[in-house]
Amino acid sequence: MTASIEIRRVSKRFGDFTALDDVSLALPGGGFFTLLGPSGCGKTTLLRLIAGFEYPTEGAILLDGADIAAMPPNRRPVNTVFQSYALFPHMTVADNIAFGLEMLDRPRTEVRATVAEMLALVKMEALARRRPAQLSGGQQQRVALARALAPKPKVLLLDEPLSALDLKLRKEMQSELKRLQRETGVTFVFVTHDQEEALTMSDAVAVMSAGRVLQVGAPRDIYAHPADRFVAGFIGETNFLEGRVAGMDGPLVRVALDGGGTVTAAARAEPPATGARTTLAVRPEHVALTDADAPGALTGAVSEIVYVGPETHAHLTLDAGPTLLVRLPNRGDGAAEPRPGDRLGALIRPGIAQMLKD
Ligand SMILES: Nc1ncnc2c1ncn2[C@@H]1O[C@H](COP(=O)(O)OP(=O)(O)OP(=O)(O)O)[C@@H](O)[C@H]1O
Repeated sequence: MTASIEIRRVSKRFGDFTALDDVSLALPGGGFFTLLGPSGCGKTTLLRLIAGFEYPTEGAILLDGADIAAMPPNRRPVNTVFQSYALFPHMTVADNIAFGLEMLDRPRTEVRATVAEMLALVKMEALARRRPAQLSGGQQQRVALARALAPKPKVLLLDEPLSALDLKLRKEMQSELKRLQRETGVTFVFVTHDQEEALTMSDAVAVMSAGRVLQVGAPRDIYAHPADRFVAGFIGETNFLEGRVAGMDGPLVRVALDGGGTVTAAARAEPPATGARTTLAVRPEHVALTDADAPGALTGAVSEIVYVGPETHAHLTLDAGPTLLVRLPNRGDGAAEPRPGDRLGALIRPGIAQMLKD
């Protein structure tokens, strides 16, 4: 049971305030789709529109191609899991899972069979007679998921469901959620402001800011080819370099950096005009440190070294002005770490730097 969702030019205003501004999104059925963005960007509002708790000011929402504007929330094949699990404290785990089915007047034998199926799905059979207060946070989350999946919705909306859990449990529940999505085939729409969570869990991510969708794509695309400065800075860490287009090098663009040095970058859709100002984004793990006199290297002095376990972060202040963050993996091979004050070169492989939208 699955459904595709299309958000077609949806805006939502609360009085003068625009919470969603002309948002369009196509979510294919049966995937794990994530809305990612900082607090207040409109993620929850978009979920509430899909659920039917709010109505769009403009635009349409289609489920499997049909407009659902007139469909009340309880008739939509959509269910929601909230951050606060909202379990009924006086009911057992099994009764919590059965509740929604009983409200739908499903026959008792079907309710019993579905509760058993859901308990097995979330691996909570042994705890079926417990009450929520006798469960850990992760177990309560499993019950909330089982309860939401029990009526067999086509779409499950998840509003920051893991944010109350500690880091280790959160990691466990991330893979658990992935498994539940795969096994049920239900379309998951997951909301988070945690970029790492979005990258590790999703088939596709929509990055939002201030009521708009800035970029939609597979995690790899968004990380490797961020469209603009906001996306590049919000997802992972990024170095920004400013300069002017100096010319083309096949499909690549030679950019003369402000203050000196050249980087050959991947172009955006159209070849840019020579002399145009541009910003480049370079991931810290894509910069290699080398000797200061290596051909083509940007030269500078190490200003800071931070050891973080699996890697060391070197800050190289370029003679041209900006400071580059460089990630050096710690392979345990005894390689010497740079030290503050060392003069070194930074190599940025042609095509690895991304030109950003203005
Ligand atoms: N009923 C409402 N009336 C007025 N403003 C609202 C209403 N609901 C949401 N907003 C505003 O719309 C904006 C988007 O809110 P929304 O809850 O969708 O953000 P969010 O991205 O989910 O943020 P968070 O991660 O903090 O939950 C916020 O500025 C919020 O204050």
